[in-house]
Amino acid sequence: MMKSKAQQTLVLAFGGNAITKEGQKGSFSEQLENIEASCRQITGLALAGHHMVITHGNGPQVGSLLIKNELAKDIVPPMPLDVCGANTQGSLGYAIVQTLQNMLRKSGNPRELVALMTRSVVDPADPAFQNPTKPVGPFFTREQAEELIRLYAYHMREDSGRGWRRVVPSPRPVAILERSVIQGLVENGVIVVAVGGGGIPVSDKEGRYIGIEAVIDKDLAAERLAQDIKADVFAILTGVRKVCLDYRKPGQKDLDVLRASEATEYLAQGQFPSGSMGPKIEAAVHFVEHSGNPVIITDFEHVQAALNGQDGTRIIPD
Ligand SMILES: Nc1ncnc2c1ncn2[C@@H]1O[C@H](COP(=O)(O)OP(=O)(O)O)[C@@H](O)[C@H]1O
Ligand SMILES: NC(=O)OP(=O)(O)O
Repeated sequence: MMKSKAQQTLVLAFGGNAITKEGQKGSFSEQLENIEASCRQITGLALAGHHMVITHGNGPQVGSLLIKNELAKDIVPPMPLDVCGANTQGSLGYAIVQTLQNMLRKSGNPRELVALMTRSVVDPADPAFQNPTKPVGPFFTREQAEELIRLYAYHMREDSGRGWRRVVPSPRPVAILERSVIQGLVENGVIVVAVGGGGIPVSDKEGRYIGIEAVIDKDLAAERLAQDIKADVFAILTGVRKVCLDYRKPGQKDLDVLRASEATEYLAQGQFPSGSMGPKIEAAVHFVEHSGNPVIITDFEHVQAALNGQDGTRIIPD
């Protein structure tokens, strides 16, 4: 499928919290309902003819698998965290592809879609292994968190004012192993769901890839891929319409446009917390500085307007 000028190559990244929302237990029907709401907007982008990679988080879902592991460990063997990550790529990729395909078929404009098992190479010496930061699983009260620390020695942290969550190591993605396959599929007009949950963490040990127990930040991994496939726009879809200064404080201010150097400065000032908006801004700055192309950060509802420069926050080079 040839690309016209109005059609762009997009990498869309959306969070696991958009698939299992705060307060939900994360039943498959809840996940499907949330994915349907997200896919309605993605369908609009597909109908406009854009070439697309869809990446998704897995924090809530992979954390739920860890809880199942813990509760069932005397009956069935627990699976390592990299395998739990692979499981979530499969289940979420299935749900996204099936939902989007059904919507496109209904519109009379079918496109080919695939969910691709994707691995991200990490460095086993990454200091992140000594300092777990990636929130996974449900939100707990402080008292529940203290009990989980006592019972299971989990690392637990408060997550952006939303409650306490277990945290696991989150090394940086160094390379996406399946990048060339993804690029080939996208150039041929296939909508690819890839790098789910930031990719399955692996490392190269003496010429053999081995699984590594961690959860990679999907915004950082999606950014890596967006650069690899030379995306025209990297779109980070999350729970807010715009990035703000003084978020949830008196005088909160929406940002329409943010230059890379301003974003870096605000990041250093602590405007964007490390467990939530911080990695998105970091990924955005990296993408605009290395590609010269823009990043948009917005919610699903406003993604089409944001791509037209009429909504959301646009991060641009200096
Ligand atoms: N400065 C900020 N501007 C906008 N949102 C912010 C800011 N700081 C923190 N946030 C919060 O960060 C959230 C995005 O992080 P998170 O929910 O972890 O991402 P994801 O959508 O990838 O799961 C937003 O929905 C918002 O609640
Ligand atoms: N892996 C990851 O970044 O997941 P979330 O987006 O759900 O935090």
